[in-house]
Amino acid sequence: MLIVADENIPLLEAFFGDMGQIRRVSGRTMSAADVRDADVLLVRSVTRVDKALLEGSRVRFVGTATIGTDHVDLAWLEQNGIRFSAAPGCNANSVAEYVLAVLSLYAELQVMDDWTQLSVGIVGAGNVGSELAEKLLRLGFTVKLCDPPRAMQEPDREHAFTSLEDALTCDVVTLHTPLTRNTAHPTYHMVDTPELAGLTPDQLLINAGRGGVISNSALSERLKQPDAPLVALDVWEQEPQISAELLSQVWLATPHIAGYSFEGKVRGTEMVYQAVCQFLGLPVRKKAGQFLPQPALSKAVFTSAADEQTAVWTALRACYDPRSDDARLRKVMRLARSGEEQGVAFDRLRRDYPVRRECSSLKVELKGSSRSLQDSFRAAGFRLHA
Ligand SMILES: NC(=O)c1ccc[n+]([C@@H]2O[C@H](COP(=O)([O-])OP(=O)(O)OC[C@H]3O[C@@H](n4cnc5c(N)ncnc54)[C@H](O)[C@@H]3O)[C@@H](O)[C@H]2O)c1
Ligand SMILES: O=C(O)[C@H](O)[C@H](O)COP(=O)(O)O
Repeated sequence: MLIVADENIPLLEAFFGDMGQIRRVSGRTMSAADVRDADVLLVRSVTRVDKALLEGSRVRFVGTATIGTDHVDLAWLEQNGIRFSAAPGCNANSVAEYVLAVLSLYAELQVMDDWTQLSVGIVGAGNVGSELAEKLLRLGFTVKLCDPPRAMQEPDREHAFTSLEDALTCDVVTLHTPLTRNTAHPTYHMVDTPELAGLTPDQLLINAGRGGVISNSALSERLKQPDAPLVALDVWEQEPQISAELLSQVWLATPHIAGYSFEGKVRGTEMVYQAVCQFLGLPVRKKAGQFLPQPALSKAVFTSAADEQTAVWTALRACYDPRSDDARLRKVMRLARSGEEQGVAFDRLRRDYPVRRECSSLKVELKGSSRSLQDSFRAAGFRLHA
């Protein structure tokens, strides 16, 4: 059996090495010739999987080690009897941790004594949005959820959801929807000139869903105005060739890595492995946990002198500080000499991404601390030392 796989899928050999031959190819440039003789195709989000790639090939199973599926023509696969599987929720916790870290930086910038005073509008309350909402509510934030498809599917819980218009009035608005065009509630350019016009300089807009959910040209125009909101973008239109102008305008810029915790990536591979096993009728013998290395930082100790908010922020940023990704992205974009080189640099940052561990990898010891501090650490996802 031949498995053709994106070379950026971690632990390919460990999970699939005993199933057949593996051919690793660049996901961005994968072509019909690369996959023609494959039985199984494993991709990430940068490969367009459609008729042009697969027609006439031997591929019978396609797996994507990602949450998003907008790069896959699901209808064409179904019409052609090709089994498909994604990795729903695999990196949801990673994205939620990215948002928490961004919120901590934003609250620090606003010189807030209590970051939980921020209201947060979460647009898209699926795996990512729900994970984030749970953490925020446990930490004591005010949260509003906007998810019209869920509001329709769950009429008895309709009051649990708010409109986009209302979500956009929160101090922080964070987008976690898929990119869709032909649905009852399409998200393509869901945030466009009118939505951006209503935002104020006291608000923060985060996009960690897909770039096209915000009109990037409208955003760039809005950011030229003196009363513009602050913006944190992890996802961009036209990745990897993102707008250099928009990059220079946003407060925090990262190269689509919100979901790039090591745990999130390995869970993605594990979920696709499980689906391939089921497709081939093989037993599931391997687990992601087997392959997680020791974290570089395994324990943090806070004494009773620790201020609650500073302690949680310190631990959060010890695991992940988005400012490093922001600095790296701005540097490579500055050094590149053309749009093409910038695209290559954007992809290279993602390919060579450092190992980033989730908060659960850090054991926190709190000496003489209050119950409320313990609760905050648990809410953020840390393990507490007994
Ligand atoms: N930046 C990253 O690294 C990263 C990582 C993971 C996922 N993502 C993106 O985030 C998206 C969401 O991930 P998820 O795991 O929560 O997916 P999910 O499918 O579990 O949830 C998506 C939610 O969005 C809702 N939704 C759909 N249309 C909407 C609309 N018009 N308005 C508001 N809500 C709407 C759906 O009803 C659903 O509840 C993915 O599709 C992917 O594109 C990005
Ligand atoms: O959809 C997802 O799971 C995320 O956007 C994921 O982090 C994308 O990563 P990529 O496949 O582009 O490496």
